Amino acid sequence: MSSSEAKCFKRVTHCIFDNDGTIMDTENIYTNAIQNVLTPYGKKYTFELKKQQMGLSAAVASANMVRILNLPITPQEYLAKFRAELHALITDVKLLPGVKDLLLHLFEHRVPMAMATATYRDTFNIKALPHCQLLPVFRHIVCGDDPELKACKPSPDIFLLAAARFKPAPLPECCLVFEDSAQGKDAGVAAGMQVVLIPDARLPIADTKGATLVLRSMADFQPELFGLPAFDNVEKFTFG
Ligand SMILES: O=c1[nH]cc([C@@H]2O[C@H](COP(=O)(O)O)[C@@H](O)[C@H]2O)c(=O)[nH]1
Ligand SMILES: [Mg+2]
Repeated sequence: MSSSEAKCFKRVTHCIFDNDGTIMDTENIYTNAIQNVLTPYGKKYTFELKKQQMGLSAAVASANMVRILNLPITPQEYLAKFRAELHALITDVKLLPGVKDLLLHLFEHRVPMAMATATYRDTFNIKALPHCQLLPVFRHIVCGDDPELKACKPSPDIFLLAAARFKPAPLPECCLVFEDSAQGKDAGVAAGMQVVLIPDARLPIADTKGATLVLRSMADFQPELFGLPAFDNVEKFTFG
């Protein structure tokens, strides 16, 4: 993991968060749902394959899976099986460590925040149900099937769209992206934004290239590094 020392970060005013694997602890659930689809075909969902799929839209990921694993079904059939498995497993998803504290802290300090997730809106709504009280911290949530969205991650579109929907809209360089996937990190960098990457521990270091900062956990994020308000306990510690 790279450290924050000796790196020069630019001040930001807005934050844009990925959801799966960044805010919500859903990536293991995706692995289980996909493995459930693959088991009848005798296939294994390896991390090598998963790391290429994370952050892609369900339609693109489905087409990839059928092609790469040579499955005897159409991408549409795969997508339907995947959605059925997934929707049964995401009724009680948890937040990742440090997420709630950071979101409430930034919200309290009026930092404009948005979410940009590749997930389709109907799937997101199932995950969102147990978190209805927290989600209004986001000014808006852009999903992967948004009618204004042209291309999924690693294209920069979803982050540029999320930035454009703030009123007033900030420049991309004033936005800080939080991501867990290599595809999402590439999308944020292509959008001209700084990217805090909090990857799966199995992601090879080479795949983190381009990230502004790589962390093990959201709980390790220090907002003041990017000109955002520090946590109160850090202020007390620093200034007595
Ligand atoms: O193991 C996987 N994880 C995640 C995805 C895809 O990544 C999306 C989540 O992306 P993001 O974290 O950018 O919201 C999921 O909706 C799904 O389309 C996948 O295909 N396989
Ligand atoms: Mg993600």
